[in-house]
Amino acid sequence: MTIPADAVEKAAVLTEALPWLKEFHGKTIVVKYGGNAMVDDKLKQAFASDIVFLRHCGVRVVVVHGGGPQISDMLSRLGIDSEFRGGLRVTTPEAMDVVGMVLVGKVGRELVGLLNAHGPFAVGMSGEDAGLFTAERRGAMVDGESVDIGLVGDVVDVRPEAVIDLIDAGRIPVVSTIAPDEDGQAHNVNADTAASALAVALGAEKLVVLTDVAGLYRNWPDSEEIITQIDAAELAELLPSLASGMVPKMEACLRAVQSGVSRATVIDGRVPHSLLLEIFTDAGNGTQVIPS
Ligand SMILES: Nc1ncnc2c1ncn2[C@@H]1O[C@H](COP(=O)(O)OP(=O)(O)O)[C@@H](O)[C@H]1O
Ligand SMILES: CC(=O)N[C@@H](CCC(=O)OP(=O)(O)O)C(=O)O
Repeated sequence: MTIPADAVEKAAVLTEALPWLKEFHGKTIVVKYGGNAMVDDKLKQAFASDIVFLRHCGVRVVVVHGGGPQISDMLSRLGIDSEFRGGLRVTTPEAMDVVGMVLVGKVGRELVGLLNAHGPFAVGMSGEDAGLFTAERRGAMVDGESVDIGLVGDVVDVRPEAVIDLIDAGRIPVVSTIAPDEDGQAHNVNADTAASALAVALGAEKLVVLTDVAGLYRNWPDSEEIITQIDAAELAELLPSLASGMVPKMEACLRAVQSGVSRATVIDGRVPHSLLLEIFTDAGNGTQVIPS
């Protein structure tokens, strides 16, 4: 019998995964899929197959998705102005309607469809379903001052029971980040912020954030140096110097590791199967945030 030349290599890849399979089997991993990483259909399909792979490995996996570029695109098609302040979208009541339609009705549905091409796993839900999230209106920090940005919320309460029920039933919850305040008014919640709050409430082992850069750059945009690992204290110090989209992302990672999640990792979602590489290989990639 002839053994294909690359068989040994393939076996090595599989055995490298064994310690990670042992570590994560039965554990909860929250994966945040950023709108900027949803570049093309092939990449989205690779993401969906990675998530289903994790589910078949016995990982209790939850997807929280973004959709910032998709919302911006729809707002501009409808002729509605939109701007970001401190990394968060200024959200008028008119824009809020569009945010809900795009996140829940478009991006969320598409991901559910891609996952369910593999079997009846994914169930879409938003922060409004079964009391999942309660939001409180927040401002944005601009030059050290808090400014009003409309219907934008922070997650102040999480009721994860419905998500847990779904995972226990073998499903994959796919969460869109619209959240009502105490009066039922829907708020736009940054998806990194929501993913972090959910990871904490679920007692997740790990939060993985897929974005469109290779990780956290030390002197963005002037250097190529990626921070491979940073602890909470160092990150808290660095946070005020960060720009645009990285602010809510790094705030979210910091909050997660300060509240019981063992690791929060930002990885490059433009690389096919970066999620599998992150979870099941020794190399790791991107930027890992650990508790102090
Ligand atoms: N220090 C930094 N390192 C890496 N990216 C940064 C940094 N500061 C700002 N950014 C910007 O943050 C963006 C990622 O955030 P965002 O656009 O909100 O992505 P996503 O849709 O994945 O949430 C990057 O594309 C980059 O332009
Ligand atoms: C308040 C706020 O900024 N909300 C975001 C929600 C979507 C999001 O976070 O999407 P990404 O993960 O793709 O950036 C927005 O309106 O764009």
